[in-house]
Amino acid sequence: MTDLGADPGTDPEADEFLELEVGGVGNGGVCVARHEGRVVFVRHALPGERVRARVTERTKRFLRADAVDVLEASPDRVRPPCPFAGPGRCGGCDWQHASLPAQRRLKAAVVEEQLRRVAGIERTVVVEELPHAPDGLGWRTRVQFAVRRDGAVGLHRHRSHDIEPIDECLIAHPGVEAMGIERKPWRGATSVEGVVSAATGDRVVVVRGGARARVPRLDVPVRVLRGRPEPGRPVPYVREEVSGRLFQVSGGGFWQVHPGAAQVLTDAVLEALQPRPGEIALDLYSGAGLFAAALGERVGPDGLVVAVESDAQAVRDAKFNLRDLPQVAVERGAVAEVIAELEFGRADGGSGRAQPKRGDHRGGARVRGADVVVLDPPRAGAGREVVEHVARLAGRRIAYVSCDPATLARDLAYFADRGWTPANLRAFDAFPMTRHVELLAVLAKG
Ligand SMILES: C[S@@+](CC[C@H](N)C(=O)[O-])C[C@H]1O[C@@H](n2cnc3c(N)ncnc32)[C@H](O)[C@@H]1O
Repeated sequence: MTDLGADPGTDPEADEFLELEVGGVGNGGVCVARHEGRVVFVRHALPGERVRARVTERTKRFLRADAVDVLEASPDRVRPPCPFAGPGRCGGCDWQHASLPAQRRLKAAVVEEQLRRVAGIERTVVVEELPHAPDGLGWRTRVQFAVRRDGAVGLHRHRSHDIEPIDECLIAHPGVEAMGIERKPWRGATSVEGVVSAATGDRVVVVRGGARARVPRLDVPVRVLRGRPEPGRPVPYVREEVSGRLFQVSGGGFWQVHPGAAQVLTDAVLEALQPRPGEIALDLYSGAGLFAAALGERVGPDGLVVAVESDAQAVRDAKFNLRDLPQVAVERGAVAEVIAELEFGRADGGSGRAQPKRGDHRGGARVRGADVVVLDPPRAGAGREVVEHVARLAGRRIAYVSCDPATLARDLAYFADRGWTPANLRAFDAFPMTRHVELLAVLAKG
């Protein structure tokens, strides 16, 4: 029997314990078991195990439970490398108790199940390992720590506002750990995010909370951003590098957190879309311009890339990052609104550089649509309205990058309604030790 460690929430007198035969894995990093006809979502267990579990939530339809003792262990079980992982402890990692190959199999099973159940798509999914973190540790280049009232730093417990104080995060990149954030007092702050570029070593710390939050002296020189970037004021940034191109990413702005992810995804998107010189491409949810840059280089000066992004600071970063690519236009706004207004035409009848036209439906510009589209929405996915616009505008290929199997599956069903089906689906282990996975669906007509 394996005791899974002290659980600060456990009261042996008051708590309810169940013995469970653990079934398959479900969305959200939990395994599924049954007890007296009801579904039990079990954390800290693995498929095929028999466990003793503490009930953490009881509703009319289901129970939630944390495995506290393993009575029969899966061969995939390993000792969690992090001392803060375990029932009732830090909620940052879901699967430290599974070997890395087993974690990838579990993620693949979740993606397959979502595709089958939500979109009716039968696929065998293989989750590919990314370079730079062979043991699944030391990869996270952005870590947002929570701060307790007394200034101590930690990470939230699973489904809780409670904070588990930690003095080291094993999945954090060594460049984040070198700042020593967890070992300093942060009175007055609500969260502190350490950001490092694995490529250039640039570092920023983003302090959120009260204006009077004290910023302690860190162990290495770090630029500090308090709160959100303000227009007109310089914002500390890190420089990232992909395919030999530098990208400025301000403060807490979006960038892939795994040091291998941005390059692997860019290569995968280019391979999927095969953009050709002179073509028109759309990059929706474009962030700091990662995919727009690669597409802009491929379509060349006679092509056109329209990048759409809603965050003002990300748009400023993208415009700076893409300043040498006049064939890329960055549009600020919500994707649903901007693409509803966009018309693609050639301002000079096709002989020179293409220009996007926006908001002028009566102007007579020829509507050609886009040859290729990449979309990379946040976890909530693109949704039906955006999918319908994209399905109408796209010509040859669509690349859908997603970090959520459930919303990807939902949107793939919408695309299928419009005649676009997955020609290929790739999955990447961009978040080892956690339940999260990065996905790329390549869609073709028919
Ligand atoms: C997952 S990130 C992708 C960024 C970029 N493709 C990359 O890989 O670095 C999603 C981006 O979508 C932006 N975003 C979120 N909702 C949006 C919306 N409704 N319209 C436009 N952009 C949005 C976010 O600000 C964020 O930059």
